[in-house]
Amino acid sequence: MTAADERVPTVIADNAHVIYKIHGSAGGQQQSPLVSFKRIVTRTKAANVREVHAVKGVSFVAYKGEAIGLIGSNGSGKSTLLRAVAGLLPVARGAIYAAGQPSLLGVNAALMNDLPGDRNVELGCLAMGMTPAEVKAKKQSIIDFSGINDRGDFASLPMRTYSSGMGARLRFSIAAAKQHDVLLIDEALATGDAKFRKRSEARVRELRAEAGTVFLVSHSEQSIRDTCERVIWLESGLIRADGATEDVLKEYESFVRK
Ligand SMILES: Nc1ncnc2c1ncn2[C@@H]1O[C@H](COP(=O)(O)OP(=O)(O)OP(=O)(O)O)[C@@H](O)[C@H]1O
Repeated sequence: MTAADERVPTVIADNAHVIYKIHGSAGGQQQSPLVSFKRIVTRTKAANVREVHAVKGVSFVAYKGEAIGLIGSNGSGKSTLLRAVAGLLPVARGAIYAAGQPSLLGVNAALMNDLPGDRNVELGCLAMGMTPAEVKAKKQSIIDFSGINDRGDFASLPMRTYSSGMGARLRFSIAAAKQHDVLLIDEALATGDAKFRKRSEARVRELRAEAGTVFLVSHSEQSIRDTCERVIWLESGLIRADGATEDVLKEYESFVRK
């Protein structure tokens, strides 16, 4: 048996399309209930629904142990694709299959602003399925990893008193405390300072070594180079290239320079 035969797929996207429906985008008046009812019964499309076709038929297979960078221009569909892999957005056509429950770690991940950092660590860990005993054992190392206490006892202060970088670091630290089958990271690494970035990149490498699959959306070519050996380049909702990091980055750079 060759090494290629042993590769275990963790995410399969098969011609996946994601379409956002924006209701009330015409800015017109509210429709009367009778008109809406007639529309539902006759199955006609509402006049004021607009669609944004953000991902237009994307196919790839991701394997255990891979770290895959997602790059592309603003609005090319990177975050949308991650959200679809996480199961947070439905695919309109095609399919996405994922092993286990992929966890999306974004700078917008929901933590409670009015609760202190340490309470958020507890709640975040419980939400990821840890037992109270595991949470207790891991809490301090998560706070230490995030570095939020480097300049005083911030862990006991509400998260609204944190800078955006501190919040992002805590979110990353909570999510990275667990071994994920598929970890999806949306720009989170770019928000921390250089020291934290190094630490989080090292953790991404560990997560890979523990045989998970990591997807990283980033505009920082350095982060992508340091963490990923494979890159998928999206442009206008389509895959322009999928391959070894250096090859795809080279192609992307010459596209950006044009
Ligand atoms: N909630 C939404 N409702 C409607 N359209 C959306 C929504 N979120 C994103 N879009 C649209 O989907 C397309 C892809 O957006 P997406 O955020 O996935 O791009 P991105 O590649 O992550 O961009 P960036 O690099 O700027 O973060 C864009 O045209 C955007 O306007």
